[in-house]
Amino acid sequence: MLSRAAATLARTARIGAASMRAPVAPMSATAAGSETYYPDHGPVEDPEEEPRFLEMVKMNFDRASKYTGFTADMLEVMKSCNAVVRVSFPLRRDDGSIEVIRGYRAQHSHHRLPCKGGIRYSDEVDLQEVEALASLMTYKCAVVDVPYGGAKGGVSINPRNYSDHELELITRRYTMELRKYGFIGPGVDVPAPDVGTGPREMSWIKDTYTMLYGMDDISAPACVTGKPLSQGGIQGRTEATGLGVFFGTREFLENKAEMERVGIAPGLKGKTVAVQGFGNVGFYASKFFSEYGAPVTTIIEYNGAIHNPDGFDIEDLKKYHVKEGTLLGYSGATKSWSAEDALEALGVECDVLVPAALERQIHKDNAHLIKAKIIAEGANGPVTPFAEDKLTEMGAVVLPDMLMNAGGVTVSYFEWLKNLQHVRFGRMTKKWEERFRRTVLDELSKNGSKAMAADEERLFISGPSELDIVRSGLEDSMTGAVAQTIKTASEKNITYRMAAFVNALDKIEVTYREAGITLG
Ligand SMILES: NC(=O)C1=CN([C@@H]2O[C@H](COP(=O)(O)OP(=O)(O)OC[C@H]3O[C@@H](n4cnc5c(N)ncnc54)[C@H](O)[C@@H]3O)[C@@H](O)[C@H]2O)C=CC1
Ligand SMILES: O=C(O)CCC(=O)C(=O)O
Repeated sequence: MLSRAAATLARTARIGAASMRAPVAPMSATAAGSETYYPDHGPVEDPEEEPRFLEMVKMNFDRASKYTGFTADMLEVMKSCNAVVRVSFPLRRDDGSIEVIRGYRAQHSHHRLPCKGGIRYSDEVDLQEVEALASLMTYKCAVVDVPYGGAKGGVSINPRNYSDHELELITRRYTMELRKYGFIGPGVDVPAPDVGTGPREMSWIKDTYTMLYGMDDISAPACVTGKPLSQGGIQGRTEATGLGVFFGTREFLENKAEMERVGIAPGLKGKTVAVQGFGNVGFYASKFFSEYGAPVTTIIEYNGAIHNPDGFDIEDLKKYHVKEGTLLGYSGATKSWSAEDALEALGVECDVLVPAALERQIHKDNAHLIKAKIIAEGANGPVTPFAEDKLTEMGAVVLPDMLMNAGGVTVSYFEWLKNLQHVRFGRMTKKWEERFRRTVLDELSKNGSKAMAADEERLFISGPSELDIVRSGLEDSMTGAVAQTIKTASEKNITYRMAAFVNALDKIEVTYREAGITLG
């Protein structure tokens, strides 16, 4: 029996679903809460088939709910998507032709506001994909104690097929559409980069939004994160997701007891790493692994993969990749796979595999090829539930997306706070801290302590920069969340994905309950 609050929520969802069934004409939009109606796809009918992304997330949610004590009503509230918008608008292309562009945004949960999550430009984007990604954002934010509900948006284009001018037109118009339907604003919904977008697109979004609403709202630049520094961005956001993947994986690997429990030799140093996707997340994860002693021996892109048993010079390889548009032909590689065979490289010999490209890359047909004992999910949803079962059976462990790639949203949160407080972190205290430390050193030397070498003294005295503060906050968030996940996994004897889910649901339930929504 549904309680009154649950019945109201269910009724709202039904009304939403009905309004969404109306055909969507170009230049129109629909906003509603629905969880069974996906205009671009029907439900999965054959249970033997790999689920689509949204079903995949729901399947994991359902599995995890069994380890919570929550009522079916409460679980339903936490699972369902609160609102979605689908927009279409015309683009005049550089050659004068007109093309209709489709965009989406889903706000999975309003239990905390604003909603938060990236914007993806890819021709694979559809409503079920943004809903799946938005729901992962809700759980991810809870895992790292970032006080947001989850959202995600996307525009269904391959950005490689559009000029810079066309991409700017698309981004600005999409921003206006989002604003029209209440899907962007510093206190409502705050986008960020995802696949196919970066600081440049965030800058266009910020400019469009502040041009229209900046006069009335001094905090308008907080409408989006991942901006360039000159546009109100923060030091350390660009590399935050990759660095978070590194911090998270290191934390697992350095945990002796846990590595013994899962049968893996502890320690980061000397572990070999393979990375799929050499974009923002994959590049920075590779950079930090190799800088801290874990050579990256294989890199896989959609159009080819390369290998070197001694590891790559990541910065040098990046320069080559940007210039050539492919990894193939790089002089430092000892082996390569062509575009057609690139996925085979997922089965390469290595200790850690970091899928950092797209969802559903490791699935029921290739999971058996994986040799890595640790799969650290840089991407959202790269391992299907069937593949995870197979990997677990094979003795591998999956470090889940909602934990491992939470570094991006964590630093986005810091950027949003910086924008709201209108001052760079550390600006008010840096000199005070330096004076304090100078006094400590002077007192120590008066009392006969040995003097430090000049560079050690400079390091000791200098107050933290914005980057120092951001990195410290990121590391603390990641290590804290990993510790919580390990604790729940070992107490309940469940996988890390289930443990991260359970921790997220526990925190979200508290927010609902203490807001007065008690169900069942
Ligand atoms: N950018 C961020 O801060 C965050 C990104 N993520 C997730 O990480 C993943 C990657 O995102 P970004 O690095 O930002 O995107 P990106 O667009 O910078 O890079 C993606 C890379 O993957 C490559 N790629 C695409 N399909 C591939 C395939 N089938 N095989 C191999 N490589 C392929 C692309 O060529 C590109 O180099 C996505 O799942 C995204 O949702 C998650 C958290 C935050
Ligand atoms: O930085 C953010 O706000 C969101 C990043 C993102 O889209 C993700 O974590 O998947």
